[in-house]
Amino acid sequence: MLQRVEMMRNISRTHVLIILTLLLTILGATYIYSGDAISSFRFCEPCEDNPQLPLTDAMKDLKVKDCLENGAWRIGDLKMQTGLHYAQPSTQKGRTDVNSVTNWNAPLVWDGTFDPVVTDAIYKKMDPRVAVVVFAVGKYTRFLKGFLESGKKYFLVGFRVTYYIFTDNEQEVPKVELGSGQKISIITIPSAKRWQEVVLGRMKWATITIDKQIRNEADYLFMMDIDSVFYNPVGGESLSQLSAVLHRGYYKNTNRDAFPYERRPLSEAYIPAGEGDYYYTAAVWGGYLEEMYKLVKYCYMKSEEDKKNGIEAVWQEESHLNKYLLYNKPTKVLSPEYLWSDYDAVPADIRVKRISQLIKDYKEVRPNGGH
Ligand SMILES: CC(=O)N[C@H]1[C@@H](OP(=O)(O)OP(=O)(O)OC[C@H]2O[C@@H](n3ccc(=O)[nH]c3=O)[C@H](O)[C@@H]2O)O[C@H](CO)[C@H](O)[C@@H]1O
Ligand SMILES: [Mn+2]
Repeated sequence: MLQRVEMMRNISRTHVLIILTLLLTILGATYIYSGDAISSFRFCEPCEDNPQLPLTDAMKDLKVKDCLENGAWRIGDLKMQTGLHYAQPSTQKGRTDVNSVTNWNAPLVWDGTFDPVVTDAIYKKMDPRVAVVVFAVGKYTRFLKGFLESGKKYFLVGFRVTYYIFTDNEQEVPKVELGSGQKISIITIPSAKRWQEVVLGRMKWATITIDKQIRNEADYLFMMDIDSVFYNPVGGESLSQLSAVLHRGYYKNTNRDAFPYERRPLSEAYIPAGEGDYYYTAAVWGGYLEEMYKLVKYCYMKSEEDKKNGIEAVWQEESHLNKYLLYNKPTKVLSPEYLWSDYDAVPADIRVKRISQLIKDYKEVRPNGGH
């Protein structure tokens, strides 16, 4: 009897030990797993020139694969190589004629608020695959040549860039020799009778094509108007989780109640008086691929809902974009240097015209004319 009791005691002690070990293992695994998930601010950096992290080729492959499988390219540690020469940054001197930070503490990017030597070095190290989605439907194919040729010269030079050209006329896509790491991918879409259809259709086709193709090929996405040209460098300083550009028409002295937001409550894009930060353009916006996917799909879904209710937002996807960005703040706001217009003279605070809308004859170029 005593022996049995002793045995039972031994068994239960062994059991307790086993259960405890199991529990500890599970706890440990959960901790490591969640630690990994939380540290999603790591990114797929090429580590070959980082002396602290000697990686074999096999390890490098593993790391990149792991990152891609999580769809998790992120702007991570702001690492820079040793030996880079650039002007010493100051805590006292900088732009004083403009505000370079938003009231939610995000950078407001103007020439003179960053050193491109530093920003490019940092962001090139992260080596994102950048997708640029542009539409050239109907007569808008005429803008492709200037856009691509100037992009080659000024847009994210030294980065991996693929231009996704959505068009109804593949024959009209010019053969432009791009730089190393720069590619073109053509996606055929139907023609349209109304320009509004093309403009809003961008949200639908981008959503579908990200799902089908782009998600596997890119980490970062820009949406841009094709009637644009690059005049000066746009580099790593423009990249963030979600970057939006101030519309040149309303950036300086416009009261928020005078922003051309959608003001009819029936529309999903409705923003009431008394609310608003800035008015952003829909002609240049960018961010992490998945962030942009969320936003592009949001604009698509919201415009479909509007359609059901027999309404179209006053500035189409731009209205939905502005609503989203009011409640989901962008992590970088780019000054109108990133989308000026050849229609307008350049004021003193726009020291560099980086991207600009071309002058066009709206009536002539659009399928249903006019504004
Ligand atoms: C500077 C600015 O804020 N731009 C916005 C303004 O553009 P815009 O008045 O500059 O409109 P737009 O004529 O450039 O149309 C926008 C884009 O749609 C494409 N397209 C349009 C028509 C067509 O027949 N074929 C074609 O391919 C093309 O890529 C074009 O660049 O208003 C539009 C909606 O009303 C969009 O919100 C634009 O982003
Ligand atoms: Mn345009």
